[in-house]
Amino acid sequence: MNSSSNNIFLIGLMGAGKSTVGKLLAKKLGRRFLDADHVIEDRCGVKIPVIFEMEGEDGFRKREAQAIKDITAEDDVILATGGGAVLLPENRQFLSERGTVIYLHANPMELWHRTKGGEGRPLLKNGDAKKILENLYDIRDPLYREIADHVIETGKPSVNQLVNTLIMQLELSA
Ligand SMILES: Nc1ncnc2c1ncn2[C@@H]1O[C@H](COP(=O)(O)OP(=O)(O)O)[C@@H](O)[C@H]1O
Ligand SMILES: O=C(O)C1=C[C@@H](OP(=O)(O)O)[C@@H](O)[C@H](O)C1
Ligand SMILES: [Mg+2]
Repeated sequence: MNSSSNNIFLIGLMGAGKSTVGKLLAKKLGRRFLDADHVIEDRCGVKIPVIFEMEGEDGFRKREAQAIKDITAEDDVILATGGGAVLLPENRQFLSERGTVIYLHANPMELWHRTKGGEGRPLLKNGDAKKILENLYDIRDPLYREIADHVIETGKPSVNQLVNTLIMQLELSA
C-alpha cells in the first residue's frame, strides 16, 4: 500500500465489476479513472480480442505489463486492471507498492452469470466458460489476496451500494 500516491487499484477476476465499479467510484469522487484494457486498446488501435488473435496471450501480457508499469507510476489514479494483471510478479509489485489495492471478490458461478453472453473476453471463448472461470479462480484467488489491502464481497450488493461502501470504508471524500 502507498497512500501518498492516492492511487486506488481494483483487482479481481473477469466479471468482478472492476470496470463498472471503478468508473462509478471515480465519478462520485471526481477523480481520474483509467481502465488498463482501454489504455492497451488505445495504444494498439485495436480491441483486446484482436490482440489475442494476432499476438496470443503472451503478446497481450507484455502490453498489459507495460501499461501497468506506466499507470502505476502516476498519482491520483483510480485504475480498473484486467483480471490477469496479477499473474506477473512485477505487476503485483507495482500494484502493491504504488497504491491501495482492492480485491473485488465474487464466486465463479456469479462471475459466469455476469460474463456470459458478453463479448470481448477471449479467454472465455474456447471451452466451457464456467469451468474456465473455476480454474482461473483457483489459480488467481491467492494472487489477488497476496496483494489486496481490502477484500470486498460483491455477490449481493448493487454496483451503487458497493461504491458507497468503498467510499465509507476507505474514508474517501471528493
Ligand atoms: N455488484 C454487481 N452486481 C451485479 N452486476 C454487476 C456487479 N458488478 C458488475 N456487474 C455487472 O457484471 C458485468 C461485468 O462487469 P465489469 O465491470 O465489466 O467486470 P470486470 O471489469 O471486473 O471484468 C457488467 O455487466 C456489470 O454491469
Ligand atoms: O482475466 C484475464 O486474463 C483478462 C481479463 C480481461 O479484463 P476484465 O477482467 O476486465 O474482463 C482482459 O484484460 C483480457 O480479456 C484478459
Ligand atoms: Mg474490466
